[in-house]
Amino acid sequence: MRELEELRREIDELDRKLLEIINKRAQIVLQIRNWKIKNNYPIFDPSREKELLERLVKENQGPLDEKAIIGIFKTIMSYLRALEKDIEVLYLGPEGSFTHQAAVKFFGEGVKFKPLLLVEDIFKSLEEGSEYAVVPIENSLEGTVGSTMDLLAVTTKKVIGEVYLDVRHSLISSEDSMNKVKRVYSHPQALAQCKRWLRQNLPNVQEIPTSSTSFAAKIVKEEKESAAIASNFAAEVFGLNILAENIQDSWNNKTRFLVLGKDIPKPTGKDKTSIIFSVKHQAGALYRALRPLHDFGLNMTLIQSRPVPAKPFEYRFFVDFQGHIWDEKVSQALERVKEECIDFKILGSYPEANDF
Ligand SMILES: C=C(O[C@@H]1C=C(C(=O)O)C=C[C@H]1O)C(=O)O
Repeated sequence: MRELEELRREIDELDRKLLEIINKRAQIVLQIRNWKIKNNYPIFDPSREKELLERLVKENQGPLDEKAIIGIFKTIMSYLRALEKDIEVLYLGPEGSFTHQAAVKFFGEGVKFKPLLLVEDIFKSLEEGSEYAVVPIENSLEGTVGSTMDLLAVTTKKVIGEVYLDVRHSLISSEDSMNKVKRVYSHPQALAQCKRWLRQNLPNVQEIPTSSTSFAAKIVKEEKESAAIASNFAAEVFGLNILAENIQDSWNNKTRFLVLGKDIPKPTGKDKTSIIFSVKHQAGALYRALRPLHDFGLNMTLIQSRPVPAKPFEYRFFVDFQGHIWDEKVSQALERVKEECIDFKILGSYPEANDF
């Protein structure tokens, strides 16, 4: 007992020091804010935050692991950043959605989150002055999110970051047993991602599509004999029972989200650039537009075509590649790409997520 008391006294002393150090850090953050305002520099600097986390992970001696270091320092930065400025982040809701989780993963918990129910509303709000948003862009099993791509084509905002999230689905319900479940609600992609499990475990249920997994959770909160396919995070948010976990057919189920904002973050040395363009309906036109990426040794990570609205069977292309538009190689390559395109737009350059 004496020993416990002594150890706790040591912890109390260390906490006092930690508190002092965190507040000292906060004072420096406030000085940086003043400098930024004077020099018209963006308050939120994702490149700097990524570099800082990478350095701390490298310097860490344990016993805390990488995940813990990132979680702790992200939370510190997130709350201290809030001293600089109230940051509001829009996300595809409702509360408890995978996009909500992705937004928390990117910005930390110290910002104000605001759910909107349609990707269209998010882009509209960004044009009307909202500063930041998180939207889904592609899923490793289901492919790209068309509505996000179409709106990226016309937005004036920039892609400032990306987030990957492992998608783990659960069957959640206000019932306490799977035997009572007659209807399963979820987003069509989530229903598709759990097809095999549903066939084996609930072959006779009615599957009802919803606009999001968390909206499904909200429905089953009020409805008997039903369940939702959503995350454990959603179960927690809505106070539901988890009837089965990890019911997704594949463990390689990841969703990629894009973070939108106003200012292109500076290069970190490991960045990605997203562009969108259309080419003439001519033999080899797409090949000629992409060739400069090859010529300058730029590694393409995504290519996707989307129909051009109001122009049936004409397409534009979304391309992501590694590199930053401020890199000499990238700017030269893009000059050449542009020459081959009818329309060309840089969507953004941003730190590549290596799971931060
Ligand atoms: C303090 C700064 O502002 C923000 C907060 C950071 C931090 O807490 O370390 C880092 C980057 C910015 O998003 C800064 O730019 O250095």
